[in-house]
Amino acid sequence: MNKIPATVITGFLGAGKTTLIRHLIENAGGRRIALVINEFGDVGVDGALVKGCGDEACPDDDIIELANGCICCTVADDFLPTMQRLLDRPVPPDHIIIETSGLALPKPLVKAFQWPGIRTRATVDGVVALVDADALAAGRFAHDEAALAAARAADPTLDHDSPIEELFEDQLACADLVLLNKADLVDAARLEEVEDGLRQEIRSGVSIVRTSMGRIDPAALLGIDAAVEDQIDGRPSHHDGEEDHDHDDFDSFVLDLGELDSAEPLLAALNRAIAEHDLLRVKGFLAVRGRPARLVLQSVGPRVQHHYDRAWQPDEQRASRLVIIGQSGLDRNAIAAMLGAGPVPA
Ligand SMILES: Nc1nc2c(ncn2[C@@H]2O[C@H](COP(=O)(O)OP(=O)(O)OP(=O)(O)O)[C@@H](O)[C@H]2O)c(=O)[nH]1
Repeated sequence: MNKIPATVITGFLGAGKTTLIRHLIENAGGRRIALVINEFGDVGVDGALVKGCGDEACPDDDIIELANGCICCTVADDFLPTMQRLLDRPVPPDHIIIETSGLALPKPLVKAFQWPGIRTRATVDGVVALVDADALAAGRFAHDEAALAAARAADPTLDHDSPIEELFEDQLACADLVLLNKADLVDAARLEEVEDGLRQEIRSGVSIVRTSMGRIDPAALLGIDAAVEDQIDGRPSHHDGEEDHDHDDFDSFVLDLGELDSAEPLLAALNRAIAEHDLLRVKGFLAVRGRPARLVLQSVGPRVQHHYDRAWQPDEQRASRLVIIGQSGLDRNAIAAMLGAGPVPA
């Protein structure tokens, strides 16, 4: 029996995974693709944005959202049953694309394909890692040398990278293909330097392709045919040998903001909150009084983007909800107060 190929899309928060997947679906060329989307909070931003493309190559039934934060930690409870159901369908998909959350480790997910009920029916065609060229050029994944030196002076046994750096390295070390995305935001000389740095992190033979808005021919990405589950033990991870890992280094919560009189004050406050609290990622939808369309709001590091995407549907509640993600220790109530929301339950 032919195994159904699955492509794992990994990459740090906001690298452009959802944007890439939309592009893949819109250019699927008749291939029936099922999507498994894993993200933070129950706001369902990624799923809603992909569904928004309304492409017949990917009916809404084929988009499955796992909103538990990190697919790598709940493989047995969430991911395996989801895969079983997909594979058991009377007409299974031609290809499965799995978007992991930006904080997920790809290796435990690939290992799930070694499970008996899965390995005979599906295979990991390839792991694609997206890298945010803009963030990399700004040094957001490099460790802060001064802070690390100070910490080591206080504790000479300290020998680990920052949580962001470790995650970044794990995602790259697992990749069969690396997309250096957001190439449009970085000049050619800097892009060259960024690419040279990336080569130190990836396995030999892995290509780096520069992309903007995830625009790449699906043929270059689907059909790598790497059977990654058979060789995953050879791909190093900072978490090798650990029974379990956790994501205590990061924190996320959802803010409910109701309907807004105007978006501008919130946008201004958000810029301040990102800078003061070093927020990694904010995304969600806003309902603005008098506006029939919903406002999509996204920030990746300091870069905030927003646009009205489509009208609120009659069966949808007009409400503003944002997922906020940062490193652990976020002062949730201070952030909520800045953005005009009430206290956030712990
Ligand atoms: N300028 C530019 N913006 C991009 C590019 N790719 C994505 N973006 C923007 O970056 C933001 C994040 O993109 P997403 O596709 O949601 O990123 P993601 O990796 O799915 O994010 P998470 O699932 O939250 O980790 C959005 O505002 C996109 O419009 C690109 O190549 N160039």
